[in-house]
Amino acid sequence: MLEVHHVSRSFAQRLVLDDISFIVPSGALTGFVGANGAGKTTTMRIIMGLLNASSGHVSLNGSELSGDTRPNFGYMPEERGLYPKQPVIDQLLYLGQLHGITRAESRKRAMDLLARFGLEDRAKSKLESLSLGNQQRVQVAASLLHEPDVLILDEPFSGLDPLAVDAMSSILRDYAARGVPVLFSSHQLDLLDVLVDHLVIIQEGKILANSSADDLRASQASRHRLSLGADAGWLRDEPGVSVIDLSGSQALVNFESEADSQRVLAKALGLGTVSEFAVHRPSLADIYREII
Ligand SMILES: Nc1ncnc2c1ncn2[C@@H]1O[C@H](COP(=O)(O)OP(=O)(O)OP(=O)(O)O)[C@@H](O)[C@H]1O
Repeated sequence: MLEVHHVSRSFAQRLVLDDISFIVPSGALTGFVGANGAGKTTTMRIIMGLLNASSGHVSLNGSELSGDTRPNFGYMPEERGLYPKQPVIDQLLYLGQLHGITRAESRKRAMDLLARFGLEDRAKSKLESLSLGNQQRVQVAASLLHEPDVLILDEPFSGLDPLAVDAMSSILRDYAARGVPVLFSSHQLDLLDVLVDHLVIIQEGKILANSSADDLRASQASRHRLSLGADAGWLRDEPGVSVIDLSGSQALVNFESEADSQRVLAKALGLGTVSEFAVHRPSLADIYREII
C-alpha cells in the first residue's frame, strides 16, 4: 500500500497542499479527482520524488520513501515526455534500455503493449504522425514497459476515444489485479463508477474523501426516489424526511429510518398514485458533486 502522510506544500508562500493524507491500496484502482488547480499533479510529483514536500512524507508498504529514488515506480506525467520526431518503437526500446531491460525483451514488451492498444502497425511511425489519442496510448505504454510495482498516472484517459478508454481500463485493472497500487487522476467522472475501487477527492489542497467506493456508496444508501401522481411538495413538511431534490411530482429524499420510509409510502398511496418508490444508489459522480 502506498500512503501519503500529512503532506503540505507551498509555492511562494501560497499553500497548495494543506496537510493531506490518503492511501492507495495494493490491488485496487484508486481514482484521484478534484477541480483544476486542486493539487493533483503536485501530489503526484511529490509521490514520485520529483518535487519535495514542505512537510510530511510518502511511504510504500510501511517504509518511508526518501529523496528522489523510487523502487520501480511507473509514472505518466501531465506533460507528456516522449520525442515527437522519433519512431514509436525506438523510444520504447530506449526507455527499456534505461530500465536495464534487454533489447529483445523490451521489443517483446513494447510490441505486446502496442498490440493491446491496437497500435502494432504504427510501431515504426514517428510519434508526431499519430493522432493525439494514439500518442497518449504510446505514453501509457511507455510508463508500463518496465512492469512497475506502483503506477501513478496523471490524466491517462484524457483525449481517448471510447475504445481506447476500454483498452486503458482493462490494462489498469490487470495491473491492480497483480497487487499493484494504481493511482490515476481524471476529470471524467463517468469513469469512476465503472473503474475505481477507492476514491480520493481533493479540493483546494485538502482531502475531502479517502474511502473505498463501496463505503462511499453505502454512506448514501438511505436515499429514495419517488414519483407520485401529483405534486410532491408535501414531503418537505414530513418529519424524518430530508428532501434533496424536488421537481413537481418527482422527489429525491433521505429517510431517517425505515419506519419513516414506510409511513411516507403509506401516506403517498393514500393521497393518490405512486408510480415509483425505489432506493436510489447514487453514482460516484453524484457523490463527488455533493461532496464538492
Ligand atoms: N511550480 C509551481 N509554481 C507555482 N505554483 C504552482 C506550481 N505548480 C503548481 N502550482 C500551483 O499549485 C496549485 C495546484 O496545481 P496542480 O497542477 O497540482 O493542480 P491539479 O489538480 O493537477 O490541476 P489540473 O486538474 O488543472 O491539472 C495550482 O494553483 C497551481 O497554480
